[in-house]
This record gives sequence, C-alpha cells and structure tokens, in this order.
Amino acid sequence: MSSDKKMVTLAELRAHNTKDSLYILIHGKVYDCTKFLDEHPGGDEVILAENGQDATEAFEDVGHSDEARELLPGMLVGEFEQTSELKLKSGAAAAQASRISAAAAEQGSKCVFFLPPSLSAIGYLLYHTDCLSFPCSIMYWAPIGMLVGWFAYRYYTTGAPY
Ligand code: HEM
Repeated sequence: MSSDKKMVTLAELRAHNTKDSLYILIHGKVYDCTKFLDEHPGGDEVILAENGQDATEAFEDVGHSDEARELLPGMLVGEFEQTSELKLKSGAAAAQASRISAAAAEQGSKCVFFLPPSLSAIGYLLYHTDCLSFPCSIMYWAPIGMLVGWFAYRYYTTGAPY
C-alpha cells in the first residue's frame, strides 16, 4: 500500500551527509548506508561523494552485481519525495533509447543486406543522414528513384520523357 510507505524529503536526504549518518538516493529510493560504508568494496569515499544528490548514475556506471543490488532492500529508508529542485536521473530512459536505436540499426542492416550494392549505399546514406525515419522506407524511395532515372534517360536520349 502506498499510504504506509515512508517518504523521504530532500531536506532529510541532505541532513544525512556524513560518515556518521549517510543516506544515498538510488532509483528514487533512499538508503541508509552508514553501516555499509566500511564494508563497501569500492571504498567509502565514492559513496560519500554522492551525498545529497541522485546517486543512480554513479551506482549504475560501476555495473554493480546482482549481489550488490540485493543488499539495497536491507538499507531502505523510504521513497524519495521528488522535488523540482532535484530531478531524478532516468538511467532507464537512456538505456531504453539505446536499446531502440540498436534494434533499429539491426533492422536497417538486415534490409540493406538484401538489396544490390548501389541501393544499399543509397539506403545506408539515407538512413544515416536521418532522411528517413524508418530504414525500410528505401523500399518506397528506390522505385521512385528508378522512375525518375528512367525519365531522365529517355529525355536525354530521345528529347521526350515518354
Ligand atoms: C548503497 C549502495 C551501494 C551498494 C550496496 C554497493 C555495493 C557494492 C558491492 C557489493 C561491490 C562489489 C562488486 C559488486 O558486487 O558489484 C561494489 C563495488 C563498487 N562500488 Fe558500490 N555499492 C553502492 C554504492 C556505490 C556508489 C554510489 C558508488 C559510486 C561511484 C559505488 C562504487 C563502487 C565501485 C567503484 C566499486 C568497484 C570496486 C572494485 O572493483 O574495486 N558504489 N559496490
């Protein structure tokens, strides 16, 4: 139930900013890691440096193991009461964006792979210059390009485009 969740304010988070009492904010939750400071394999300074701010990015950048994550619930103080003063960093959103672009790149390379080299090159250029939002739209542009080419060729050789 959300009503019995303890909410931690920014003032509270900032009040616990020393070795004697240290709160850390990770993924919107506040943890009391005072007792853990001496045991932390990464040393106490790195955690102390994150006092009073959102430590999510620092925590995720290290690539902490599942074992490290399992220690967190034991230190939980409560949910962070978000204020406009301290915007939470959304590591999840960034990860999602990179997953989407990786998937799009994979799909693009599959499309381009089955096309003749010249069209692959055009498709590659269009895709990588962001001319098209969807990589497979080359299937739409290629026939148009060929049609325009055909009329240009006819006009050049006969003086009449049809
Ligand atoms: C209360 C939150 C934290 C917990 C429970 C925690 C736990 C751990 C654990 C168990 C390890 C050993 C490796 C692993 O299992 O992943 C570790 C390593 C490490 N942690 Fe944390 N950590 C916390 C917060 C942080 C923060 C905020 C930083 C800031 C940068 C940090 C930096 C590091 C570094 C640099 C290592 C690597 C140490 C090495 O391999 O020499 N940790 N942490």
